[in-house]
Amino acid sequence: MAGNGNGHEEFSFNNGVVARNGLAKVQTHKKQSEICHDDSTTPVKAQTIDELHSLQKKKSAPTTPIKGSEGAFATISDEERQQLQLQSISASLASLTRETGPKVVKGDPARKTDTTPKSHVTHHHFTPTLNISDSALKFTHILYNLSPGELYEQAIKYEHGSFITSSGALATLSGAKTGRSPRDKRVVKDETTEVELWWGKGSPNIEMDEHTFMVNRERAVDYLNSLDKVFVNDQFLNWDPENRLKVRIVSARAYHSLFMHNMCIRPTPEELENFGTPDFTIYNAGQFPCNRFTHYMTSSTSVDLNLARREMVILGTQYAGEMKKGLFSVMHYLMPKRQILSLHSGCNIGKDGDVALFFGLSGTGKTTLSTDHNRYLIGDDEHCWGDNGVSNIEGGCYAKCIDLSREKEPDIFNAIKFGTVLENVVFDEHTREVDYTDKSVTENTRASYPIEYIPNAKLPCVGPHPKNVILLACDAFGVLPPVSKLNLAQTMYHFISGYTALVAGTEEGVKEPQATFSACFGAAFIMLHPTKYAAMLAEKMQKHGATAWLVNTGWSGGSYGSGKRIKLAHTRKIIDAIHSGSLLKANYKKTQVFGLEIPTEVEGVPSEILDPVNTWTDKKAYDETLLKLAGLFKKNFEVFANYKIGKDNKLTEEIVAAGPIF
Ligand SMILES: Nc1ncnc2c1ncn2[C@@H]1O[C@H](COP(=O)(O)OP(=O)(O)OP(=O)(O)O)[C@@H](O)[C@H]1O
Ligand SMILES: O=C([O-])CC(=O)C(=O)O
Ligand SMILES: [Ca+2]
Ligand SMILES: [Mn+2]
Repeated sequence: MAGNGNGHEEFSFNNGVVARNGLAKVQTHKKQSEICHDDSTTPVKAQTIDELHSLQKKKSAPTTPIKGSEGAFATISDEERQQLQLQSISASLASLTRETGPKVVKGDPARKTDTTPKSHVTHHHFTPTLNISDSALKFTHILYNLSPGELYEQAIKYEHGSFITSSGALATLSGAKTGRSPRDKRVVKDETTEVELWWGKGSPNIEMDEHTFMVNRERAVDYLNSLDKVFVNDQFLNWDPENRLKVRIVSARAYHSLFMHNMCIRPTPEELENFGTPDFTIYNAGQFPCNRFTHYMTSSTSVDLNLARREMVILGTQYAGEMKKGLFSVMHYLMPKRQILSLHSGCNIGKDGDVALFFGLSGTGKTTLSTDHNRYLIGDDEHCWGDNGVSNIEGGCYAKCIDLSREKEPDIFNAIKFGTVLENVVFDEHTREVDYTDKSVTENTRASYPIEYIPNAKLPCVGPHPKNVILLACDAFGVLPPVSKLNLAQTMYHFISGYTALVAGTEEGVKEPQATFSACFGAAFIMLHPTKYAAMLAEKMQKHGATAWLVNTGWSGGSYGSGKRIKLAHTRKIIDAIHSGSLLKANYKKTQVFGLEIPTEVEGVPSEILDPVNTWTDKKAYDETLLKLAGLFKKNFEVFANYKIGKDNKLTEEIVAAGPIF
C-alpha cells in the first residue's frame, strides 16, 4: 500500500478513526528492547519538558565588575542597583496629577515566572497617598533594553504586520503615517524659548504652552501605564564623550524599541549599570491619538517638545522617524549653546584621514553617498562639528529603500539582515523576498540598522575637521550642474537656501517639479534662526580651510518628465574626484545666472554633461527653466536678506550677492 503512489484512501480519516489499513503497515520486526534506542546521542539532562526548556537559556552574564569608584551607583549591591533602576523608570512614568508612579516590574508579563513579581517599585513624589485608584493597583511590566532577538519575538507575537524577511530583517508597518508630520510638531514656548528659538514664518517650531504639553504628557503616560508592558530603552546620543546625552525612550511597540536600539548609541552593560537619570525622555504613545478638544491640537497627531522639562511626547503617529528627528531637534538646541554646530549631514573619512560632510534634504543622497566602499563611514545623517572635529550623533543608519539594488548600493543592501528594521516594504508572502520596487504601502520605505552593519564603519564614529563640505541638491528642474565649486559666500547662500525639488507624480495633481527650500538643509529640525547655524558653519569652514561643493543628484538633460536622473555611477565618480583632491586641480568656467564654477573635466564622467545646457535639446526651454529656478531662489531668500550673519553686515552682504544674478 505505502509506496503504491496512491496513498490517499489508505491514510484518510473516517469519523476520527484511523482507517485500519492505514495502521496495518506500522510493523517492526525488531525486538521490544531495541525499540526507541538510539545510542548515537547521549540523553538530555532533563526529566520534564519544563526542565528541558530551562536548560535552553543560559543566564545572562552577571553584572560586570565596576572599575574604580566612578558611576552613580558604584558602591552599591546588584540588587540595590536594580531597585534604583526600576525606581528611575517608575519616576519617568509617574502621573503628575496622581502623585505616584506605577508599580513597575522587570520582565515579560507573558512569562509564567514573571507574573507574580517578587520585587516591584513604585515612585512617590510626596508622601504616599491612601487614595488608591485602579491604575495604582496594577503592575506595568518593563521590557528594559531588550536584545534584537527578544524584540523580534515580541514584535512577531504581538504586533500585526511583523515578519522576518528572507535576509533576516524584521519587516514592520508604521501604520497610517509613513513619514513625519511636521505640521503637528510643537514646541513649548516659555520665557526662555520665546527669546532663544526661531518662531514665525518658515520656522518648524509651532508653539504650544506648558499646560497643554502637560495635558498631552498625562495622556501619553496614562496610555502607557494602562498597558501590561512597555519598552524602555536607555541609550546615548553623540560619540563625542564630552557632549554625550543620556536618552530614555518609553514606547509601546517592539518595533519602536528595536528602531531606537539601532539608531541611538548602544550602551555597554557597564555603562547601562551606571546610567542613572536620563538627560532626555521620549514618551511614545503613538498608537493613541491626541484629543482634538485640547488647546492647539489641529489633528489627532501631536509631537510635542518641552526643552525645559527635557521631554518629548508622541501621540497619534507610529512613524519611528519622529523619535530620531525629535532627538535631533534637541541636539540642534543644546549643541550650539556649547559652540558645537549640529548638522543634517552624512560624514565619511578617507584612508588618509580626509573628512567629508554631505549635507542635503531628505532623499538627496546623504546615506547613499556617505556609504562608500572606499572610505570609512562616520555616520549617514546627524553630526556635530566642534573644536575637536566631527562626531556622529547616532549609532545607526536610516536608508531609503525604494528601488534599492545590490549592484548599485551593495553595502546598504547587505546591511539588511538580522537586527535591521525594514519599514513598510512589500515582500513575497511565501519566500519573504522583499520587492524594493514596490510602492504599494509608501514610496518612503526605509531600513534602520546599526552602523557596524556597514563593513567599513569608523568606530568610534568621530573624525578630524572636514576637508570637503558637499551640498547635495536633487534638482528636478535639471538646470543645476552635476558639480560646482563654491566660494564661502556661495556656500552660505546655498546652505541657508537649502534647495531641493519634490518630483511630480508623488503627489496627485502635481504636474511639474516643486522647489522646496529648507534652511540649513533641515529646517524641520533646527531650533534657532538659520543664520546662527550659517554663521557657525562659515566660521568653522574658514578656520579649518574646508572646500565646499554643490552636487546635483537630480535631473539632467531636461526637467523631470523629459530628462533623466543623473546616474549614481556618475555622481560617485564626481564624489571620488572631490575626495581625491583631483577636482580641485581641474579647469573651471563660470555659469550664467547662478555664477557657479563648473569643472570642464571629471575622470569617469562624460564631459558634455558637466554643463547642463549641453544636455538640453531645447535651449530656449533650458533658459526659461533656469530663470524660473533662479526666481524661486530669489523669492525664498528675501526673508533672510535683513538678518545679520556673523559679527558685522559684511558677510550678509556678500551672501546676498552670491545668489543668482539675472
Ligand atoms: N545620482 C544619484 N545620487 C544619489 N542618490 C541617487 C542618485 N540617483 C538615484 N539616487 C537614489 O536617491 C536616494 C537617496 O536617498 P538617501 O537615503 O541617500 O537620502 P538621504 O539624503 O539620506 O535622506 P534622509 O535624510 O531622508 O535619510 C536613494 O534611493 C538612491 O538610490
Ligand atoms: O526623518 C525621517 O523621516 C528621515 C530623514 O532622515 C529625513 O527626513 O531627513
Ligand atoms: Ca538617510
Ligand atoms: Mn535625515
